[in-house]
Parts: sequence; C-alpha cells; structure tokens
Amino acid sequence: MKDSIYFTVEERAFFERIIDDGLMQDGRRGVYWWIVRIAIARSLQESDEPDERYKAMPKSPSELHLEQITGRAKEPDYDDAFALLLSLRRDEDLFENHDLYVEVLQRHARRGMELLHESWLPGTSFHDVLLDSLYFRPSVDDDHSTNKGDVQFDILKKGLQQIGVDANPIGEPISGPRLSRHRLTLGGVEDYDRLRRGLEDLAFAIGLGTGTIAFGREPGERRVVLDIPRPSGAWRDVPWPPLVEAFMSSDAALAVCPGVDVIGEPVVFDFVEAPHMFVAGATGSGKSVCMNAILLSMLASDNPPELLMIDPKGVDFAEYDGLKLLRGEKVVTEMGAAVVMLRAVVEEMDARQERLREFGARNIAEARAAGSPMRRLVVVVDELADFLMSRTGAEEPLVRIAQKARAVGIHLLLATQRPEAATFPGLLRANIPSRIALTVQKSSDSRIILDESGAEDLMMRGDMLIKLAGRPLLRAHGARVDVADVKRAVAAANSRHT
Ligand SMILES: Nc1ncnc2c1ncn2[C@@H]1O[C@H](COP(=O)(O)OP(=O)(O)OP(=O)(O)O)[C@@H](O)[C@H]1O
Repeated sequence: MKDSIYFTVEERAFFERIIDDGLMQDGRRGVYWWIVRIAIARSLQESDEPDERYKAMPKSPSELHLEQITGRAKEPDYDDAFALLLSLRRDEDLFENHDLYVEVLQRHARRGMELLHESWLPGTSFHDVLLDSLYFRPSVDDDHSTNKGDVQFDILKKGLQQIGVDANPIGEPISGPRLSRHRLTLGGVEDYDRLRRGLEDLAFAIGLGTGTIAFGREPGERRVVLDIPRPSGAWRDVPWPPLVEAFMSSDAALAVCPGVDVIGEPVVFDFVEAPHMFVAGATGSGKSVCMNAILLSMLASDNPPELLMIDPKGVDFAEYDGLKLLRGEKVVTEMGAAVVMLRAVVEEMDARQERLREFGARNIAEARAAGSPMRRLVVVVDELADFLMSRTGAEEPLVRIAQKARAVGIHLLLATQRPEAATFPGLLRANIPSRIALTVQKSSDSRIILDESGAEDLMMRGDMLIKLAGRPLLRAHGARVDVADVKRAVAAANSRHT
C-alpha cells in the first residue's frame, strides 16, 4: 500500500529556504510536514484539480510519509479528515482507493509548493504571503487604496534619482489588481527621455524581481504614469460575478468582458465589432479561463448567440455539454466531424444571406429589428494548431467564414497555445483583426499574435494584452472564472433560452 509522497530535489531545497528564511526556524529538522500541509492548503484554494504534471514521480525523489503529513496512525491522526476533505472535493470515495488518495495528496502538495514558490520572494515575509493567500482573497471590489505590495514613493524617488530623473508624485498610487499606478510630474522635459530609456535600470534600482515597468504619458504638463508590478503574493484576483453587472449595462450588440484594466476598471468591448477574435498564450497562461470569460459574457446577453464549439483536446469545455444554445448540445471533439460542421456553416452563410434578403435587411441586426428570429452564431475552436495540423481541410472553411460571415452574424473565436506562423496562417490572420495575447515564451510568439512584442513580459494567470481593430493595445487582467461560474451560467442560459 502506497504511503509516501515524493518531491524533487528542487522542491526539497525550497522547503529548506522556507524553514530557514521564511519561518525562521534555524533549519530545525522535523517541520517539513508543516510546509507540506501549508502547500496542500494553498493548492486547495484553487478551484480546479492539480493535473498530471504533479503526479509524475520525480527523477530524484525526496520522500515523506503519510505518518508525517497527515499523522496517519499517530496522535493526532488527521488522515481520515484529509481523505474526507479530498473525497468531498472530488465527489469520489477515496477511502475505497487508498493509492488514489495518496496520489491526489501528492498532486496537491506539489502544486501548492509551486504556487508558494511563485508568490514568495525570499527576503520578504513568508507569514504575510500565507496570510494573503490562505486567509484573505481580497477582490477587485476592495477600494483602490494603497496596498502593502505597493512601492512607496520614497523608494521610487531614490530609484528615479539613480537614473537621473527628477519627478514628483501626483496623489497616492492607485492599486490595481496586480500593478500599482504611480502618476508623476517630471521636473523637466529632458527627464522624459531619461525615464523612457532607464526603465530597466529603474526596475533594478527599486528591487523588482520579475515583471517590467510600463510607462506612458497622460494629459497635463510633463505628466507621466508608471505601472509597477507588485509581487504575486500581493495580487488581488478578479472574481467573475461582480463583473457581470458592469457589462450588462453596455449598449454593445454583444458585450464581452474578459477582465479589468490596470486600475481595476472592467474592460468591455463589442464582439460584433471585433468581429472575429484570436486568443493565444503558452500553456498555463490562463487561456481557457479567458475563453470562459468571453463565452460567459455572451451567454449573459439578453440576446445570446448560438455556439458551435470545437475542442480537439475535449477537456477544457466539458461543462458546456448540455447547453441548449450549443449546436448539437455537445462540444465537438472529433476533428473529422468538426470539419463537416464547419462546411455546413459555410453553406449556412448563403442561406442566411437569402433570409436577410427576405427581410429586406443588410445585416442581422436589421433583420432582427424587422422580426427575424435569426440568432448570431459564434464558432469557437480551441487548440487551433492541432486542428489545422490534423490535415482534415479545416483551414479552408475557417478562412471563408472569417472573410464573409460578418453581415450574416457568424463570428469566429479561435484559440491556441502554439502561436506559430503555420498555425495562424496568412489568410486567417488578415481576416481576424482582433487578438488577445496571454503570456508567451518569446517575443516572436507575441509578434505572431499581436504584430508586436510585449506578451513575453506578461505575468501569467490571465495577464493579457488586448488588440482591437483601430484601438491602442490594452493591458488587462483576466477575470477568474471558476468551474462553478460556468455551471451556473449554463444552467441560467438553459432556463432562459431554448
Ligand atoms: N484570471 C485569472 N485569475 C487568477 N488565476 C488565474 C486566472 N486565469 C488563470 N488562472 C490560473 O492559471 C491556471 C491555468 O489557467 P488555464 O487553465 O486557463 O490555462 P491555459 O492557458 O488554458 O492552460 P492549458 O493550455 O494548459 O489548458 C488556472 O488553474 C488558475 O489557477
């Protein structure tokens, strides 16, 4: 019977750092399992289950036993409590399957370690990180007053002096969900160029470990803004439900809200104007969560579109199965079937054109105003790269839809984790002007998505750059859409629309 949980050598080294620098226990042995328990608690804060990555046996394992972690067969013994908690969470009886129980515990422990690693910088207080991440999950509703992760102006001022820039603050910094905005008046015109060129040195001078400082002008004499990232332990998540109201009042034909801007204001745009969108980011960047925010925005509309969803991986959108507004009420996971359905959409464009003529309308909005029940259709393709590489002839119908479908109310929402020239080919690119880039590995990936670099400096977890036709590039932080939000939205849509 399994009773060990394994960690990599690096994870073991991280235990040591937490013990020595974080908890300040003078390297006393015997507290490893405290950290493992903290890590499990941290992982349980996430709404999803830790994936296979955390299951694999590390090459050079360091081992802890259930006896140490849950106190199994010792005093006090929390083993049953752990098993019950995980069984309830997974809706699965782990008392019946001991090996699975140990594996699930290992996955949570290792993911929790990774999350702690992301949010704690040695040299800062580990206790603060714990308080923030385990007890408080402040949301974007909180007021925008100074946050403890903000760089104070005296530190910023010293950094500015080191790069030879004279500046004075205008008011207090504004704490957005992840960045703090400092508004400044520069001493002289020459300071502008010095600041622009010295941003990296400034980041170094004020001790910024990761992330880059963004810089922009604002109206007023010699006024600029600096957006400075906070450590991830001081980020505030952006929950989904409060955002819904913000975009319901929008007069857009199909309002979509993927998240909030740097200072926490909802970002809302009209998908009809988009009229197609390409979303890309490296694995784990928050692409699925971002797609969910877009889709839930659409479902919340008084006049939601019909959806056709294609997901070759078949895992990320399972909660949409059974949605009455979903064509076939099922996400299409088989690529051959998906191509057949896309070709049918191409034919449907002609039929829709015919119906527009019957109503004497030039587009779907006019047809609906004249009494046509025609709904918009949004064709969603996740993992576009896999789909196009499968050589099933998927590109041709997608290009035709991208070129022609706007007037008849058919829109594309395409996503990929592999933004490469071959997987976002020329004809699609040319016809899909609206793009969202989540974090990518290289600036060349960013250029494929946005036609400019920048997305390689984003900070994961839904951090994004949005490019809409004719508008300047916008930095945004994605709403944290949970599985429960999706289930609620699907149930609500099913009760409102048939
Ligand atoms: N807006 C957000 N706010 C907070 N956390 C987020 C947000 N978006 C994503 N995350 C975190 O990042 C994790 C990965 O997100 P997601 O599954 O959407 O990534 P992905 O890019 O779709 O990954 P993959 O391509 O591997 O499926 C989530 O489990 C969540 O913990």
